[in-house]
Order: sequence, then C-alpha cells, then structure tokens
Amino acid sequence: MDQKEANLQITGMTCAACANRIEKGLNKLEGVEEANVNFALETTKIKYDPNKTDIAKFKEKVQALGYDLVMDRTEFDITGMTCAACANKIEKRLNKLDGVEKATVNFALETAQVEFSPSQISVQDMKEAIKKLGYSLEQKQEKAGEQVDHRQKEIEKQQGKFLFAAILAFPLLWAMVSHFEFTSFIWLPDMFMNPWVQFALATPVQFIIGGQFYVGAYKALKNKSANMDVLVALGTSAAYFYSLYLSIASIGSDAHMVELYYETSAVLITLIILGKLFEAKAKGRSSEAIKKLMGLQAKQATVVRNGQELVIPIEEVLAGDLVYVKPGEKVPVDGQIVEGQSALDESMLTGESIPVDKSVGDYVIGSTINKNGFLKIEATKVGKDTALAQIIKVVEEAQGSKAPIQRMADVISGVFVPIVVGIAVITFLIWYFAVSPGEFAEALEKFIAVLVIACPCALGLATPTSIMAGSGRAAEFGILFKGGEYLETAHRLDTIIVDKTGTVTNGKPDLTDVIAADGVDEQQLLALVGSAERSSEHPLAEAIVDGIKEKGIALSSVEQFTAIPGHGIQAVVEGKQVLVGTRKLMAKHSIDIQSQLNVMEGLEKQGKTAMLAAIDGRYAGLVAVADTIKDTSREAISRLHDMGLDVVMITGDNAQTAQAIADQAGIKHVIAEVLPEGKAEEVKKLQSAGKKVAMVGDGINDAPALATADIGMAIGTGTDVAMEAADITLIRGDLNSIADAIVISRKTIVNIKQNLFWALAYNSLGVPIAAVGLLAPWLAGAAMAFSSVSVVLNALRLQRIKLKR
Ligand SMILES: Nc1ncnc2c1ncn2[C@@H]1O[C@H](COP(=O)(O)OP(=O)(O)OP(=O)(O)O)[C@@H](O)[C@H]1O
Ligand SMILES: [Cu+]
Ligand SMILES: [Mg+2]
Repeated sequence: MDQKEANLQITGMTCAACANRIEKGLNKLEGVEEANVNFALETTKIKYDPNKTDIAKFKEKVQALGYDLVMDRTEFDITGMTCAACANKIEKRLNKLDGVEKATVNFALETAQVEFSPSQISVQDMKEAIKKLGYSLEQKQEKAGEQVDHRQKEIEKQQGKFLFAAILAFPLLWAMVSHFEFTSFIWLPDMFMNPWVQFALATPVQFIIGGQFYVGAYKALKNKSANMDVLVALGTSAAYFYSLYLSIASIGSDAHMVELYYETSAVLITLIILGKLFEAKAKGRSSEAIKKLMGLQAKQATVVRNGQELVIPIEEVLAGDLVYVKPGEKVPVDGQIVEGQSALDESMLTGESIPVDKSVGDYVIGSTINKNGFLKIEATKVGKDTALAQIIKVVEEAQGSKAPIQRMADVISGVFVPIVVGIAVITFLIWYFAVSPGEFAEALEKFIAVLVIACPCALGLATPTSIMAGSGRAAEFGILFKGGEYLETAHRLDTIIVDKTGTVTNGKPDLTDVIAADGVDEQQLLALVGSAERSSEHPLAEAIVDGIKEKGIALSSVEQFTAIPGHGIQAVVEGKQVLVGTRKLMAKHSIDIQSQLNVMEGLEKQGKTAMLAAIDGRYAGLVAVADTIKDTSREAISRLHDMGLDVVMITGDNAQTAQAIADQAGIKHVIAEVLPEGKAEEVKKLQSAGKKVAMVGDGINDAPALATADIGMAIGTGTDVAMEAADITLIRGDLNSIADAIVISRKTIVNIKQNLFWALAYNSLGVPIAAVGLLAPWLAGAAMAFSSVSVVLNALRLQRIKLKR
C-alpha cells in the first residue's frame, strides 16, 4: 500500500478540545492511516493512502468542523510561454504535483499563483518540475523587497531627470544671473540671449521633465481636487507660455532687448525635481528598519534528512525538519530544541543584549544567534510563519498605515490649493492694476512666486515620515505597533493595567507548600490532586502537577473533569470527588474550611497562591505555589510612575497574594479576584471614568480585555508575534517595554507636531513675502524643496531615539 505523510497548518483552534475534535474527524476519513493534531503548534500530521484520499478532502473535513487548513500561497513569474497552450500545460503540471492544492496560470501577465502545502512540496520542487517542461519559474519577490526596489528605481529616475534638467537650465540661469547691471561684467555667450535658443533649452524641461506635473495635475483635477502638481504646472506654464508669446511678438525686432522668463520655469522645475530626489533618498532611509530586519534572515540551514546532513537554502527548510545549529551560527528558522543547550543572543529581535539560556524543550527564534552550544532543533515555523517574517510584516503594515492626526493635514492640503490660487490671482491683480500698473511681467512673477511658495507638499509629508521612522525605531527595541493610530494613541495613555501572572510575574510558579488535613495521608492527597490537575491547562495546575511528579508520586487517570474558570477544578479520580480551588469554590460546595483560614492567609501574605482541596465533600488539605516577579518589573513600574502614569495590577488571584506581589513590584493599585471574563469589565469601568487605558497581558486569558482597552499590549515570549487582540506587541517580556513604547509614541507625536508646525509656518510666512515681491520664483522653488527635505530629515531623527535604561 502507498503511504504518504502530510504536515499541515490548522487555524481557528482555541483549545485542546478543538484539536481532539479535528483529530477524530480526520481519523475517520477513508484512506487516513493516522492523523495527529498538535494544539500548541497548530499543525496536523496525517499519514494517508494517496490513492484513496487527498489534501483537498482533509481541508473539506476540517472546514466542516469549523476550522481551516491553511496552505501557503506564492506567485511566480513565468518565462518561456509562447501561447495559451503553454499556460495550460504549466497549470496542469503544477496542479498534478503532490502538495499543490491549486494552481492558476495567467498567460497575459505571465504569472502563476499556487496554493500549496509547504511541508510536502517546496518552491524549488515546483521550479524543477516546470523546468522539465521547458519553462522557468521565478518566485515573485516578497512585497518588502519590491518596495525597496521600487524606491531605488524612483531615485534613479529622478536623478536622471535632475541631471537632464540641470544641463538645460544652466545656460538659462547663466543668462539670467549675468543680465543685472551689477553682474554685467560676467561673460555670457551671445547665443544664450537668443530667444529661440532659450526656447529650445526650456521646452524639453517644461514638457519632458515637467510632464509629470501635468499628468499629476490632470489626475488631481479630474478627481476634483488640487495638489502640488497643479500649482507647479500652473506656475511654470505661465512663465513658459508668456515667454513664448514674447518671443513670437519680438520676431523682427532686436531680440536682445526683450526680457524673457524661460529660466523661471526651467530652473523651478529643476529645483523641484532636486527636492523630490532628496525626499526620495531620505524616505529610503526611513525604510532602513525593514531592510535591517530582512538582512537578519539566515541564508541557509544544515538539516538532516534520511540520516544525511545537508546544507540547503533557507527557503527549502520544512516544518518538522531536524536542523543543526553550530555555536556561533544563526538559528535559521523557528524551532524547538530537541538536543543540546546554549545561550542565545536575541538582541536583534528584542533589543535585549543579555543572552538567554535555553535547553531541550525550549523554543528558539530564527535569526537569533547560538552563542556557545551545539543545538539540534526541530523546525516548527518556516517561511512566512517565522517570528522574523511576522515582525517584518507587522512593521511594514504599520509604516504604511495612516495616523488619525494625518487627516487634519489631508484636509488642510485639500483646501489649500484653491485658496492659494485665489491669493495668487489677487496678488497678480493688485500688482498689475495698483502697484505697478501695466507691468504684466512683474505681476506674473509675483503670481508664480506665490503659487510655488504656497505649495503644501511639506504638510503632506509631515505625518507619514514620522510614523515610518517612529515605528521602525520601535521595532528595533522589540516593540511592534500594529498601525500608525496606536503610535499616536499611546502618548495619550494615563492608566496602565497590567495582568499579574506572566506579565508582572514570570508566570512559572513552583509548588512550595503542602499541608494535609488531620487524618489525611499527604501522599494520597497529592496523588488525587495531581491526577485531577493533570487535565487542567492552567499554569497553576501545571505547577502543582510538576511539583507532585518531582516528589515521585504516581498519578492515575481521571474519570471526570470540569474546569471552573476563576475558581478551580472539579474531578472524579479513582471514584472519589476531588475539588481544588478558591475559598469561594469550597463555600459553594459547603465545605468547612474555617480552621484553615489563618494558615492560608499566612501563605498569601508571602505572595503565594494557596489552593484548597476537598475529597468527597470534606476538606483534605491545601497546596500553595509561588510565582516570582520578573527581575525588571519593579524598576519598570517605577519608570511608569515617573512618567506620570497610573499603574493598576489586575488578577484572578486572591487579594492577599495580589497585594503581596504588588508590594514587591511597587504597584499601588490592585484589582484582585476578578473572574477571567471580568477583566474587560474593569477596563471599561476605568474608561468610563475618563481614563485612557492600556491593558498589558500575555494574551492567554485576557484577550477580551486587550481588545477593550484603548491600547492592548501583548507581552510576548518571543515566538508569538502577531497576536490578534493586541495593538502593540512587546516582543521582550520585560515591562520596561511599556514605558519605551510610550516614550517612542510621545517623541513621535512631538516630531509630527514639529513637522506640521514647520510646514504650516513656512507656507503662511512664505505667501506674504512672495506677494510683496521679495521672493523670486526660483527662490520660492528652492524654499519649497528645502521645506520638504527638512521635514523628512526631522522625521529621521526619530531613528536615533535613545531609551533610558
Ligand atoms: N486549575 C486550577 N486548580 C486550582 N485552582 C485554580 C485552578 N484554576 C484556577 N484556580 C483558582 O482560581 C483562582 C483564579 O484563577 P484565574 O485563572 O482567574 O487567575 P490567576 O491565573 O490566578 O491570575 P491572573 O489573573 O493573574 O492570571 C486562582 O488563583 C486559583 O486559586
Ligand atoms: Cu511642493
Ligand atoms: Mg492566569
């Protein structure tokens, strides 16, 4: 019998029960030998007979259960196709390949879109199969790569244009400069004064180089709006066509006597192009954060397949591969250590410089550096699922997103242009009729200068460039803003709610005390409690089970199990009713615990979480676990206080324990004994009291609260980057990142405001200066270019934000 194995990614699972359901469903399918679903990795491994079933059937089944199997999707450029038949041939071949879910080839665009299961087929396999048919596939570059390339091309294009324009405009500038009386000593080739030579020089600049302004202006006007292009096109056309009119009118007379304005349009266009060039270059620098991140990716990996060590390109590593990572090497993909131990330098992702010790069972992140040990890891996430790829995606999206503050700038720019045209026209009329009557050329010059100086291009750049630089800088510290709006809102926060377990504390409690009730055998108590807790996924349960196992006590199986969120558990073990949990849980079952309250409180005052156990309706003893606060929590909390923020700790744990932990961390406000679903309520309460609230949690049982808060911050463990409910992901599990995120937000907002102020001031001061005739049109053009460039450069300062530690 044929047998194949598929490793697929599942989405939509919320608990281990979902995993069970899917596993059962898949195992029932005809042709499936064995299906395993891993809840933590969100994957399934299916052994099946390819003659009887296929991945499409698996997908159908999983979807019928309400989840989804996800395929990788990629796009290729195809070369070598000559007709639609070729396209058909390629499409058929791709679709026949194992692991390809669906392929579509577009003959006209010469592209192929393929959905595939990366665990079964690699991009390389597809390329090879198609090569055999005589065509070649090239995987389309990732979006980020495209953007960077695109920008580079834009820079090159503008550079070429600038050079061309500068060469043509130079003689015109020369002619202008040397024609004042005090500069008349400058030698000037006679030819440059010839109107038709000037015309010949100015025309290509006006239409070839300046063509982009006409196109832009046309598009804007068609959409009933007006922009910089309209102003530039209008201003330069006025100068150009007026000069052309004068040239024609002067035919037959002494050409040298007419004053022309060709240089106004040509020099203006040249300077504006120069401004655009600088702007493009500076903007290129603002995407450095992304480039840096992409550069972190390892290029190849050493994997072991069929007992052989192979060095392969990173794209070909599959989830499930055994990967060797030598000391000093980069970890190629995300994975779990199966052998060895080492310290890992994660600073490139988290900004945290102290290496982290990891050993068997721990997860390692692709692109971090293995300092000293030899590691064997199992690849868990590859390609675009790796933490690094996700970080890049989040940063890219944030950089491209708009902040609400930009809306104001957009509105202003929108009404600016018509107003400016109006002012320019009025200026012209005043000059022509009142100041120096009949002097058309003079009035025209003022008209052009006003149009140009009033151009609101710096205003449009003010916000997006700051957002790009700010979010890029944040990413370097392991702080991922999901969008510009959060970068903006974060500076308004006044209240920070922190979850206790896993946020303030390490979230890895240890079993510390066991007190059996009189007449109860401690061994038996622990065996029952441990067996019952084994079915719970709560971190407390894990701590209890681990502690009991360490004592060498054997656990038995559970006949019945119910978790009571926020209270504890109820189970039947060996025919006995077992209850473990809070005072309330005991009270509900009318179990007398009066005698224990003192002992319990004593433990709680030490910051331990004590849980009561009852067997068959009678109090049987208590177990206590202790969680330690993170080394950095106290310092981070005091930083937040210094920044004027109110810090509140929220927890489901009891008030005494919570208070003890809060005291250790220096937190003044505590909300304890909150049921898991009550956390969002508490957030709402603070919000309705007028507070701007951030909720910081690990995203495990506080997702609703994260979503409710003005800003939800998920404090990461390094591997889980794209947490749904969070607006900001803090990759390092250190509360200092909260303060850092707010500092970056505050600085970014200040920066945006500086930019907006500068842009507006430049416009509103420039217009009157130009109107009274103190600004030659070309100077206005230079000023406009300078204002845009200075806004971008100011934004780039954000890339050097220093964070106090
Ligand atoms: N599996 C369990 N076994 C025993 N007791 C439990 C269990 N689950 C919850 N409890 C009890 O219920 C209380 C509240 O649990 P809950 O999950 O709401 O909060 P928590 O994990 O203690 O704290 P935090 O809200 O900071 O995560 C726990 O402190 C514990 O006393
Ligand atoms: Cu402009
Ligand atoms: Mg919890």
